[in-house]
Amino acid sequence: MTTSRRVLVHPDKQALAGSVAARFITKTVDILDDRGTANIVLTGGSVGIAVLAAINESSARDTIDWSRVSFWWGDERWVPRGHADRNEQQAREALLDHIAIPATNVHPFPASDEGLELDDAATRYADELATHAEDGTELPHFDITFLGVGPDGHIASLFPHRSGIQVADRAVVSVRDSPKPPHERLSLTRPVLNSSERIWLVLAGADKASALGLAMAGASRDEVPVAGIKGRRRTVFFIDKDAAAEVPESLIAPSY
Ligand SMILES: O=C1O[C@H](COP(=O)(O)O)[C@@H](O)[C@H](O)[C@H]1O
Repeated sequence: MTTSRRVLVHPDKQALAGSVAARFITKTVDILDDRGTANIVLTGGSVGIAVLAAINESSARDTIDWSRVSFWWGDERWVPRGHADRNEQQAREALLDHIAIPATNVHPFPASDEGLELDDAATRYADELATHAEDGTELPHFDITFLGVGPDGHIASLFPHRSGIQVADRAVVSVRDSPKPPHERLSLTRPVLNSSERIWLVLAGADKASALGLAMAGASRDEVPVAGIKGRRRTVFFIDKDAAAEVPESLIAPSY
């Protein structure tokens, strides 16, 4: 088993979304052949949602047997169900509302209008993860985890110099001090994200170049949370040329 980190550079955000969508479809078909089911962790953010829209637009979309795929989220904004800021809502509009997936396969975080306190919502999502755990573990077997990366290097809702990025004793954290609005959020913790077989980071734009360059240069996860991310089998950074500006040439895979 390899735990390699790869950086794949694409001409622009649109090319990046199309390429990741095509790769997702073929990889998920392979995972379903091998394992029978697939657990996918979704991200919010501009590129993460563009990838879902590109999957939806692909003529190969329904080569995936969606009834055997389950979706989870890496993080969520603490706003009411159906709110335009919810990562769940954006993912539904981009892809989930258009495919033949049973409602029971979709596992959104609780929403702020469900009568729960933020901490209780974190506990409830951790319980849901545990309910779908593989034998002998406390988590589902995550096959692919998508992560966007903020300009400050945050992943999911784990932000620089905040306590969430250090949490390792729980599956889910409640966040009350997000520097990016909304300030209240829920997030999987770093060890849970890193339990995924594959982590696919998707990011584009010049505003991401500095954080990515720092992460590649060995910055700490406290400074740049994305530096602390590593899938069990593979970690791939799908980026565009602008985001690649500060990544050393030697780390870029010669595929484009
Ligand atoms: O707030 C969030 O932001 C990040 C990155 O978003 P982007 O628009 O800068 O790409 C995203 O990964 C995270 O899931 C989301 O909640």
